[in-house]
Amino acid sequence: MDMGSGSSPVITDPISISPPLLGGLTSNLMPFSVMSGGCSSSPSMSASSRRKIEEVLVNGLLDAMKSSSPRKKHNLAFGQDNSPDEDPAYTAWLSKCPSALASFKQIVANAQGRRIAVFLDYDGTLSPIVDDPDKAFMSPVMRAAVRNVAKYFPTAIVSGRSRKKVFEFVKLTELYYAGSHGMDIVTSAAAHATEKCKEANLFQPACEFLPMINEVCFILQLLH
Ligand SMILES: O=P(O)(O)OC[C@H]1O[C@H](O[C@H]2O[C@H](CO)[C@@H](O)[C@H](O)[C@H]2O)[C@H](O)[C@@H](O)[C@@H]1O
Repeated sequence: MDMGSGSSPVITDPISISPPLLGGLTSNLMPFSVMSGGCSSSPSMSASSRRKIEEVLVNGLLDAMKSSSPRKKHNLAFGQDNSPDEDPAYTAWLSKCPSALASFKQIVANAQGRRIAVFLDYDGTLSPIVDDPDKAFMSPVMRAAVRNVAKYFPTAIVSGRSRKKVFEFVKLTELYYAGSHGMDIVTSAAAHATEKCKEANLFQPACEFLPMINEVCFILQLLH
């Protein structure tokens, strides 16, 4: 989920973030050994407890990311041949997830007689990767290409960013937008409709988890 430049989770919700929620988080989410280190009560946790929590969070997240990500190669996005020194894990991954550009003819052949929907990523796909996330602008040429695609196929952008932020970059009302890694979805007709209509076309499959997400957000802010 995009915690973005703001301080709260991107799915807006009237639930406020307040210290009393902290108790719920520590009892439900933290491993016992961490809790017993002094995180159970309040923002005034000891420095060592804070360090321990940071360690658990950072190490756990890094390990999870490493184990689920193949090593990136420069040619991945461009469909070029792999160099002979590819490692086996990367080669195996590539055989399951070939470049769409390299397989375009096959995609067209497989699409015959089927209904097609197009799902696009934003960062690094429709926009270049840049140092400042607020400056990952989409080029007019790319916008025109996406607009053209959307004339023929239902087209969605799925992003880790907030839905609002992606729409600010893309500005195409005919698309579907799935922000916060799919936790906040709006259908194309709703993107520029009235507030009432917007609500009817919103799909927020994770909204029941908002209280917990708010608690996690609160804890992370304390750790900063
Ligand atoms: O799901 P995506 O649309 O691919 O979004 C993933 C993340 O994109 C953004 O970060 C990435 O792009 C930035 C701008 O080019 C770059 O500075 C950063 O290093 C990249 O990780 C965005 O800021 C994140 O919130 C998204 O989760």
